[in-house]
Amino acid sequence: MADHSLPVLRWADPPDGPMLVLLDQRRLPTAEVEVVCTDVPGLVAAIQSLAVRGAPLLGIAGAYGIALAAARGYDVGEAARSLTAARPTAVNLAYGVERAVAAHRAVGGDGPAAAAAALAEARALHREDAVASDRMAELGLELLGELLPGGGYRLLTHCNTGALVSGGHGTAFAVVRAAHRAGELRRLWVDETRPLLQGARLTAWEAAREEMSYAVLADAAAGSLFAAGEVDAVLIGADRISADGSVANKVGSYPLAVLARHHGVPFVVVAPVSTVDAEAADAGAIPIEQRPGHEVTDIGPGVPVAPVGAQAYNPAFDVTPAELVTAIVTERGVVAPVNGGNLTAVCSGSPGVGAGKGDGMMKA
Ligand SMILES: CSC[C@H]1O[C@H](OP(=O)(O)O)[C@H](O)[C@@H]1O
Repeated sequence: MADHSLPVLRWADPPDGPMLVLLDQRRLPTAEVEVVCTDVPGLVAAIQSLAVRGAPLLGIAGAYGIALAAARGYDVGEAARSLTAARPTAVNLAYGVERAVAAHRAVGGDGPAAAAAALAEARALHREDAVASDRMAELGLELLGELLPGGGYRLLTHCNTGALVSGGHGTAFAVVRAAHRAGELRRLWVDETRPLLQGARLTAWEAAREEMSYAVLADAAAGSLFAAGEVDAVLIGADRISADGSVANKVGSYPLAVLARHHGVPFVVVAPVSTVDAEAADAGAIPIEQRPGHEVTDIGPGVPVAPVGAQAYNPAFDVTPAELVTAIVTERGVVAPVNGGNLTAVCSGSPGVGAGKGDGMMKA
């Protein structure tokens, strides 16, 4: 079971100046090629085009973007503004940018020491995300054991939440991977995830590399799988979670939550605490990215599937209300907001959190 042949994201510092090198996720699964970013506009373009994507990795890329700006003498404040604005929904992006800016500002000035501090913070965030991914995999696998005591899981995922979105093995897919490596994954159902097909292109690619038993399905086919009793649990990632436990994730997640509730199937969200936005009280406070209509009307450059000039509705994300979420798995614990779980307490690492299921905590 091979890991990726190319790193998802790496910092390079050749004689002609530092750069951020990204595995171009737009080209997968047919080609493994890299995109080199030597300035912030180039990184912003890579983020906006989803050459680099996925909430936790956007945070890591944003932090390295500040390090790149500082190392190349660009205005760090301007870099922070343009990086944060590149994609509005994944709160991790702003989180990563702010971490690197704070490290840079703590040193003061715009010299090499401040640039080095920003780079060190980006590297720390990169490492932390790998650790968080492993912990979420552990907690998520334990949770599946409690929710599905018979083992042999048939899991459904949406979009892509593996190593391509992380400093480690990902979020929800890291739990799937742990189940697979524990011999407990009977089947992985992979929603293709229209319109950009992160499931069919990326999750299937990662599942194949892990030698999982998997099948890709049209998003619209998920309902018949639930009806046939073929889904034991849904596992998804998140791009922003509000304080009340509402979950913004790739468009198509909310219908899965409704199907899961109707069919009595656990709907589990896996996300690091950097995805929780304590300042967003509820779903209404989560900005939803609206993307270009051609992503819906064309299946590729110059390949329309709708009449030329057709209008399109293309929100990149939707929001699942907390009452439809069975549990949120973070690296600091598993929370059930629907049972009164205190999400912000878990994120702040408040003492006593996890004392028991009575406070909505399922495990810590
Ligand atoms: C767990 S982060 C992955 C998360 O990000 C994806 O969005 P995008 O591909 O547009 O970056 C999707 O919402 C995934 O759940």
